[in-house]
Parts: sequence; C-alpha cells; structure tokens
Amino acid sequence: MGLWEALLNWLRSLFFKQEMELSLIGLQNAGKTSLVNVVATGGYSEDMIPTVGFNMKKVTKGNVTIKLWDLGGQPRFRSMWERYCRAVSAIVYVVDAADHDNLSISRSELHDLLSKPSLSGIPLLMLGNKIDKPGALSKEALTEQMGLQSITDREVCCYMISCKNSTNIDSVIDWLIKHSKSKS
Ligand SMILES: Nc1nc2c(ncn2[C@@H]2O[C@H](COP(=O)(O)OP(=O)(O)OP(=O)(O)O)[C@@H](O)[C@H]2O)c(=O)[nH]1
Ligand SMILES: [Mg+2]
Repeated sequence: MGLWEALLNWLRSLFFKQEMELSLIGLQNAGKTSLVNVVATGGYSEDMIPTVGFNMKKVTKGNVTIKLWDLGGQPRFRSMWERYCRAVSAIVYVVDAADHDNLSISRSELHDLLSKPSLSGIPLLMLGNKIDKPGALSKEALTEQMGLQSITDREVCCYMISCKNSTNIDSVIDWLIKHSKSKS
C-alpha cells in the first residue's frame, strides 16, 4: 500500500467510524452468548454458563464498533428485555431451531416484546441457531412457526446459523454492518 493510499484509509477511518448498539434476545440455551463469542473471537464452547442478568461487549468489525447487550433468557430475566431494546439499532432474536418443544414459548415471548410501543419500528434479525443438529427446522418452517409473516411494522430478516460450525456468521456480520449506517 502506498503512503498516499494509507493516508486516505486513515482519514476514511476517522470520518466514517460508525457505532451501533444491538440487543441479543431469546430463550435460555438458544445460543446468544455463544453468538457473541463467535462474532467477537471465533471461539465456541459446549461448556457455557447461563447468563445472569446481562453482559455488554464491544466488538469492532472494520469501521464499525458494535455494542452488544447479551441478555439472560431465563424466565426471571425476560421482564428486562424491553428496557435493553429501547435504544438499539436492531433486535437480534436467537432461537434454538432444533428445540421444537420451546418454539411456541419463544414465539409468544417475541410477539410480546415487539408489541411494546417503545420498540416500534426497530428492525428484527431472527436467527435460527444450531442448524448443525439433526432435526433443526428449515428457514421456511422457522419463519412460519415464529409467525414472522405477521410482523409488518418493521424490517424483518431471518438467517439460519450454527455457532458451533460458524455457519452463516459472515452473513450476520454483513447484515449488522449494513444496519449501522443509519446510526453513524
Ligand atoms: N449444537 C450446537 N450447540 C450450540 C450452538 N450454539 C450454542 N450451543 C450450545 O447451547 C448451549 C447454550 O448456549 P448459550 O450461548 O449459553 O445460550 P444463551 O442463549 O446465552 O443462554 P442464556 O444465557 O441462559 O440465556 C451451550 O451448551 C452451547 O454450547 C450451535 O450452533 N450448535
Ligand atoms: Mg447467555
């Protein structure tokens, strides 16, 4: 890289630095903290401790600094989800796509959350995680079971991912970077 080009890149990084804030929501065991780890460091572990309350992590991707609120998914923490979603650029809702028993709870928690007036219009990124597991739902089935078609008051996008195998994590990061633009 020439000196001139390096200088231009440096100037660009000064002026186009972007920040965004996201909340990771979903039932316990969905894989929210695993996603944070995969996005931040690429690391994955089977041995995870359930999140108590919340954790905040800042991750930098290119010029974008992403502030991630990783919330606990156990029932006792769900009442604070709304508070942590108010100021965010996008809500990332993680579902264990292989856990058929908990899908209807996950669906009703999602629709409950999105019905809050304070969160109207905030884009939703739905992630069907654990597609490495046998019996994981397809994207079409997850879209249907989570009732995504009925959400018409905001942008909705859905990806099927595996934190374990790093499947589609690039698409997730690209989506996030695109959505940081509006908050620059
Ligand atoms: N097979 C498989 N297991 C996964 C995947 N992602 C996460 N897990 C496992 O799922 C379990 C729960 O993951 P966590 O990331 O702690 O889930 P969480 O959503 O943060 O849970 P809470 O903090 O309690 O809300 C861990 O044992 C992970 O190893 C995946 O893509 N595939
Ligand atoms: Mg967690």
